[in-house]
This record gives sequence, structure tokens and C-alpha cells, in this order.
Amino acid sequence: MSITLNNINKNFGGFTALDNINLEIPEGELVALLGPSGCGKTTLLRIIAGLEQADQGEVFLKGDNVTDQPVKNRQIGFVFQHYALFRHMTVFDNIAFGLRVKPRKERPSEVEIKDKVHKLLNLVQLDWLADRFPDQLSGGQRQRIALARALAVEPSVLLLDEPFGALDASVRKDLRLWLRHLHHELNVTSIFVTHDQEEAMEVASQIVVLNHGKIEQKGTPSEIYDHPNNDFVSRFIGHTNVFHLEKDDSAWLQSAGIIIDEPKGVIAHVRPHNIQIEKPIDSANTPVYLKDWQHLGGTIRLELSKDGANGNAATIYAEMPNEQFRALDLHKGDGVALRIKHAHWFN
Ligand SMILES: Nc1ncnc2c1ncn2[C@@H]1O[C@H](COP(=O)(O)OP(=O)(O)OP(=O)(O)O)[C@@H](O)[C@H]1O
Repeated sequence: MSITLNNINKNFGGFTALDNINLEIPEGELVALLGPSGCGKTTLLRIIAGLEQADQGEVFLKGDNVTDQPVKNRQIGFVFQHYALFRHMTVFDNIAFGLRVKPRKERPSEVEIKDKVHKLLNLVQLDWLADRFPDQLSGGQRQRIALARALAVEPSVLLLDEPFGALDASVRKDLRLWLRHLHHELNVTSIFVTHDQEEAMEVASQIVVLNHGKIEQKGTPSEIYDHPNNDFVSRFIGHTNVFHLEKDDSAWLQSAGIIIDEPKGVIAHVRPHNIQIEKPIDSANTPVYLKDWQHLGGTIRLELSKDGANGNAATIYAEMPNEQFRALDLHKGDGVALRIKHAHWFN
């Protein structure tokens, strides 16, 4: 089901939580609402769900204006950060709950319910846990069961609010991929809230970046990463090195012979992988040296410092494949030459 938001505004007292939000989400997308704490993500999700009323604006689901419709008429499934499973019910009964409370005319028979719950348990790959209680599950298993429960009533839209926020890093990583694959299988229009840009990049087909109640940018992960609209998006999505050409950076960049494209503004944002590192011709006379590095799996992140700068000088981050780093045979304290391959410019 497609989702359209027109001019959504929401204030809490004198505070503007959402400021004229316009958004079109086509059917079948998996969209991440991404932004820093307090930017309005959950409020927007709650307005789509009907759990909160906007002060102004309209919500359309599949072209129908549902602004004044209560939650129960919107065919929406929810998964929240803190497991909302009923503790006194088994996994099976938790998933069956939404079907059993349907009005008599729409309620499936117990045989149909049993069949459906097992299908959902298979889908989330936890069929063997049907008779357990929520307390006997791991955090990751509970979230998968919460998702199965949300899907039981065949929602047209699935809303997930930081669904993996309470889980540890490795479980989170597994569940992100799992959610993506599950979405490929089901194709239910889904929106999930996250403040984790890596999570948004890894899972979503579209990312909506929010800040101070406004949409800063909407696009695919690569559009957002490679073509950030503005300074905020560029800094928020992944690491970026910021060079101010009207301020301190101008002089040392010039002295180091570092040229950043054709300037198209005064602030250059450079992604770590767009900084190429070479061994300098004159290593005794290089203004940049290797301070430290870290392994990030297939790549190495290099921390570079300006020679002679005091301890507060901004670190420059570069990234390169492991083999390339090994071939350079660099050691801590070695001088390096930089070449900047590409920058995003802002004013
Ligand atoms: N019921 C409320 N009454 C007053 N202010 C509220 C209420 N709900 C939210 N807010 C405020 O509105 C702003 C947006 O809140 P919201 O929960 O949507 O942010 P968020 O982006 O989801 O943040 P987080 O990532 O921290 O959950 C925050 O400043 C919050 O304090």
C-alpha cells in the first residue's frame, strides 16, 4: 500500500516536532526514517499509524485519506524496540492473538489459525519455539516473533520503531539482513525508524533523512551517500572529512600541494575512500603523517595528522583496501602524500 503525507505539522506546546512534511512512499518499499535523537522520527511514524494526530496535514494510504481514521481501520502492523509480546502467552498464542480477537465474521477457524501461525513461524525460522514463553527466548528471537505477530493480520503497511535497538551489535547485524530478505519475500510497504546510518544503508531501499522535524533528503542509500544535498546529510551519513577553504585549512592544503577538484564552494567534504595515500617523494618534508590505523574488515582506516599541528588538530581519515595498505608498507609516524579524488562542495 502506498503512503502519502501532505504538509504534516506537529507541535508539542511551543515546540515544533514536525515541520511541513511531504513524503511519497510507493507500494512495496522498505524505507528508513533516519535522523538524530529528537528529530521527529517516532512522531512521524505514530502519525502514519494513527496513534498521534497531526495538527495540520493529511495522511493517505493507497490513495485513501485516512487522516481521521482510527488505528484499527488502517491495516497497519507494528514492531517496537521493546518487545511487546504478552509474557503470559506462548509464542504460538502471541502470534495467533491478532487473529483470535478479530470480529467473529472475519475470524479464521482454529485449524486455519494453527496453519497460519506455523507458516509465520517458518517464515521467521523459529517454528521450533512455538511452545516457549517470551522469557525463554533471546532478544533477537523475541523481535522475530514480534514481527511474525505483526504480520499475522496481513497488514498493508509495517511500521518498525528501532526494532533492533535493544539488541547487541552482532544480533543486530544478522537481523538487518534477515529483515531485508524477509521484505524481498513479502513486499509489504515498510517503514523503520533508526538513528543508525549504517543500519539504514544496509537495510532500506529508500532513506528519508530527518533533522529538526524537516526532511533534509530522500533517496536510495547510494544517492544519499554519493550525492548528499547538504552539509547535514553529508556529515550524518558515513564519515566525511571537512575542509574549510576560507579558514585555516586553506594555507596548509596549499603548502602541502593538495588540490581539491575545481572549487565549487568554500567547504569541501571528502569521503575517506576518496583520499588516496602515496609514499611521498621527499619524506622528510611532508606536512601529513600517519598517526594510527584500524582494520575495518576488508579495508583499513588511516588516521592522518598535519605535521607540527597541536594535539587538537582535526584528524583526516582515509580508507583503502588491505592489500593496498600492505603494499605501501607504512609505519606509524611516516610522512604521506595525499591526493583528493573527489569532494562534495557546500557554502
Ligand atoms: N508527547 C510529547 N509531548 C511533548 N513533547 C514530545 C512528545 N512526544 C515527542 N516530543 C518531542 O518531540 C520531539 C520529537 O520526538 P520523537 O520521539 O519523534 O523523536 P525521535 O526522532 O524519534 O527521537 P529518538 O531517536 O530519541 O527516539 C522530541 O524533542 C520530543 O521531546
